Amino acid sequence: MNQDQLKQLVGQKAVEFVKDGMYVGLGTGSTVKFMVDALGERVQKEHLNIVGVSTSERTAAQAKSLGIPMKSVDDVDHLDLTIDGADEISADFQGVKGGGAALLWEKIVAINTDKVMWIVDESKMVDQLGAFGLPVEVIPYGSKHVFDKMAARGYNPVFRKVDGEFVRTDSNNYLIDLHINPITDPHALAEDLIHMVGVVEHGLFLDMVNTVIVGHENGPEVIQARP
Ligand SMILES: O=C(CO)[C@H](O)[C@H](O)COP(=O)(O)O
Repeated sequence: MNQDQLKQLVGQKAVEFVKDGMYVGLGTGSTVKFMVDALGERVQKEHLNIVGVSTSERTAAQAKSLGIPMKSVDDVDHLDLTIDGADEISADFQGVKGGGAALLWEKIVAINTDKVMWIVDESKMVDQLGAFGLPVEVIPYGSKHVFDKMAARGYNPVFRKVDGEFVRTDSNNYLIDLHINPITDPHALAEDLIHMVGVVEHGLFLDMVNTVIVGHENGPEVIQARP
């Protein structure tokens, strides 16, 4: 099985956990895209009655095109389940997210959700976080100074650009990817980053995930990370 097939496998497995009446957070990324396809199929074929809350404009457009009823996070009291991808998951189930530039909305949706599920192919499971650059969303104004402060701390920052242009998030911010490998104390790093003026949010998703579905050659593995 190639990586895309593993992503599809976990996407299809994840939607088995979606029940009638749920408010469901829909993550962002190539793995989630497969999941949203599978969810759309359940909505159409089984008339599954759910409301989706998206973590990006991209996912919202896909979900709407498949007939999944959608609401904004501000129009719901809470969410029952959020299904999202991840860039890295450590052995103690801490995560790095934001490779797809959606970390801010993803974290807002996740913290307002009863149960958070991450779906990944097995390449994302690591002993320690850090090989994947840690995305940090920053306000454009003053971002050069934030960048310099990160560099001075030895975080090896790189502005995310495509064709020489700054990547903009759905909130119109910039992203700085940090190259710290390994991240030995994610909680201390998270604490430092969130107190830097100009940082909106970082891609460390700590003590947050309840269930992880990992795609292996021989099938999906459902891991209970936290109750
Ligand atoms: O955090 C994310 C987007 O901001 C994605 O969930 C993460 O990048 C994984 O993406 P993919 O499923 O394409 O590997």
